[in-house]
Amino acid sequence: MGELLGVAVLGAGHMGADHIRRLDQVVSGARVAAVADPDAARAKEAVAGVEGVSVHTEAEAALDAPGVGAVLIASPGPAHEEALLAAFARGLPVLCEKPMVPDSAGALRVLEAEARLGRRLAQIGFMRRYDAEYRRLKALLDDGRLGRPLMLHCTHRNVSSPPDFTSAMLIDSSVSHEIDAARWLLGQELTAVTVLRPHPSSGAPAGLLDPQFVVFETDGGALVDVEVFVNCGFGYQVRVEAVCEAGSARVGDEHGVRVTARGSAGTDVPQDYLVRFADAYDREVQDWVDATRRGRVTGPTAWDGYAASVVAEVGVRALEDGTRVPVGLAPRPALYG
Ligand SMILES: NC(=O)c1ccc[n+]([C@@H]2O[C@H](COP(=O)([O-])OP(=O)(O)OC[C@H]3O[C@@H](n4cnc5c(N)ncnc54)[C@H](O)[C@@H]3O)[C@@H](O)[C@H]2O)c1
Ligand SMILES: O[C@H]1[C@H](O)[C@@H](O)[C@H](O)[C@@H](O)[C@H]1O
Repeated sequence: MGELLGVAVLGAGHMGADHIRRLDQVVSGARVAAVADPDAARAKEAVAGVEGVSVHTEAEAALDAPGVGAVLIASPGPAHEEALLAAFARGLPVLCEKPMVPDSAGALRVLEAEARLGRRLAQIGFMRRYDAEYRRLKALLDDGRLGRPLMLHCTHRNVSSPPDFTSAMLIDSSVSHEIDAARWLLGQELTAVTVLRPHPSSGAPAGLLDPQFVVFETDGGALVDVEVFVNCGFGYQVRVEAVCEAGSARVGDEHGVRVTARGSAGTDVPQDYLVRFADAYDREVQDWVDATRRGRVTGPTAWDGYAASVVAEVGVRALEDGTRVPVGLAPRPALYG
């Protein structure tokens, strides 16, 4: 099918470099046409060995580079709004890493800008929707075999957090995945957030409120709880159990081969998201490339990105105030009906 899709990758850090490798070596139908990162050395390192790619320090220069037909945004969250609006202004389809825009006012501006265009250009990088286990769980919940979902119990553990990680980021960076996964799995909006916290772990950096226990209410009467613990020290563990009226289903317990030897049994525990969700990222980017080449936009929408930003912002307020805080969403534009 036709010419390769030329992708401009904005941000060449952990995710950007991994997506560049994926576009270059794993995914079919696309090539990396341009990369932008204010850290030029990092950008050059990320594209070492990739043919025909131009390197820029300004995002807009990469968008305007020859051969660019789509954009993958992997810069830090606060840079996403400007990048999304610049892509919309050029009519370029975008895959934007989560969070779409960290603050809800900025997320609303992006939502309204796309709604004004009257057609979707953005897919938001909530990759759990592309994880094989999550997809099986979603199919089970949708076919009704387990009955009405009552609760989701979620666990989200990271081995350690990056040096600049704040207590708010446990919610707006980490729990943003559970916010999206819960909305998607249940097909419901989240309506209120309460955050409880035990004594911080002595393994967490001083001052970081880690772990936290977050409870969401939904407009369908379900409850969602999330244990988020980003300096657990022992592994990258992401689990969810759905408890329904006629049964329960749980994913994420084990990932990999189970070995029994010398009187014990077990599996390796992944140490980070790039390992645990490798297949999900591959499927996400391949689906995005395939859809884009057909002139279509699929996957999580700007509405999903907006809703996640609002709920996360409310969650941060609930953490700070120690109270239950209700969620208020703007009316959903018809484009996302
Ligand atoms: N889906 C996931 O599981 C997942 C995992 C990790 C990170 N992320 C998301 O990916 C994004 C990047 O995270 P990361 O861990 O790669 O961060 P990082 O800090 O490793 O890399 C970010 C890079 O962007 C560059 N940058 C800064 N401003 C820029 C701009 N205006 N234009 C272009 N580049 C710019 C920085 O110099 C840096 O090289 C974030 O939105 C993050 O939340 C998603
Ligand atoms: O940005 C990262 C990323 O989204 C990971 O998937 C998540 O596990 C981390 O907690 C978060 O900080």
